[in-house]
Amino acid sequence: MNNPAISVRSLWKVFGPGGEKIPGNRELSALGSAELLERTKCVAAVRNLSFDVAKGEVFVVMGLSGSGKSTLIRCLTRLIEPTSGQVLVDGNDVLKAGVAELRELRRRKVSMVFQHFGLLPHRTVLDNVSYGLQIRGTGRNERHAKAREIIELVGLKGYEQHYPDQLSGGMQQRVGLGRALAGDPDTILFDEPFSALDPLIRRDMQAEVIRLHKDMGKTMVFVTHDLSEALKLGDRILIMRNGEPVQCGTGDDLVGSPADKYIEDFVSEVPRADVLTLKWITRPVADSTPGDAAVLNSRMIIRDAIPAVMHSSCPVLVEEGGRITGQIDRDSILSVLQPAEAAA
Ligand SMILES: Nc1ncnc2c1ncn2[C@@H]1O[C@H](COP(=O)(O)OP(=O)(O)OP(=O)(O)O)[C@@H](O)[C@H]1O
Repeated sequence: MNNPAISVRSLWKVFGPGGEKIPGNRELSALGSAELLERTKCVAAVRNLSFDVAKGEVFVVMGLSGSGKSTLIRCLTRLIEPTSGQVLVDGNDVLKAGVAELRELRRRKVSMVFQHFGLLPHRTVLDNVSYGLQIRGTGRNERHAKAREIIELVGLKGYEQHYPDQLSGGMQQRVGLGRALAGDPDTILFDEPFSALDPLIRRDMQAEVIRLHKDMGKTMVFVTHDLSEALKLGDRILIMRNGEPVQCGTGDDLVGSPADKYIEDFVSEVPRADVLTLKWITRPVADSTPGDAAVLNSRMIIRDAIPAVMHSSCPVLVEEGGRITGQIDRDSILSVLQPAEAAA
């Protein structure tokens, strides 16, 4: 990947006494979590992880509780000190950064939205959103003007003088989002930001993130344990288990071609027609298919192709980059619908 926003190489975080000896020790680093804990009293929360995040990408880190997601995202700005490996942000080596550089990184380049909002309880919405600008030394008028702009952007106009405890959970997280945006960082890290919110508010907030991403194009790294959230938001998704990467790819890749049984179980409940693209159900063109049959793009989501295919009296052709790659028909669509849907 050319000029990634974030580049992680062979990253380890081992909690516990003498943890720094584990990444370089062949025998110990190969042990499973339980045995490692028993023999060394250490927990390897992140094990030998490497990935790149492209500029402007929404990169989701997913896994069950305890798989190392929060530790990983905190290692990116050294809120947790990594044990070994490399983290580059915009080409700069975060693990080699001094105190001042690290402060600059957190204030200007990468900001974070936390699960429990992390707001200052005795400050108003306006002051919470402008806090980052204040510690950067921005003058009062300028920071309040900027904060008002951001407050409007995150849908909180009219609440500038409210205190956090006067707001609902969803509104508090909008303040958290506003605070992260106020400093105009290149990258925003989200650590399970919506898991404390009830489902409807959560859906609103997901839509909000998608909208902001579309408008502002920021790079985002988003931690969640919710697959539907991951599929909704992520350009790519990294699935972790016991600190290790299991599979990294688009939602389409994970659902269409799960790397192992673990991922297969994870994605088994996903409505496949809503995630998979036509490429997964494309078959060779039959001799009997007319050359002037309708044509759809191979990257179209299967559900979106249903009307065209169901209304066509013959199979529909599929193209990629202007070249016909195959065909689909009613049977291929029915094969990915849930049994209940297919029967309807
Ligand atoms: N400060 C710590 N000291 C010792 N072990 C820790 C520490 N922080 C995390 N761990 C352990 O590291 C592992 C990964 O934890 P982490 O919180 O990163 O997982 P997670 O995937 O974010 O889980 P959750 O979704 O529950 O937040 C767990 O086994 C956890 O117990």
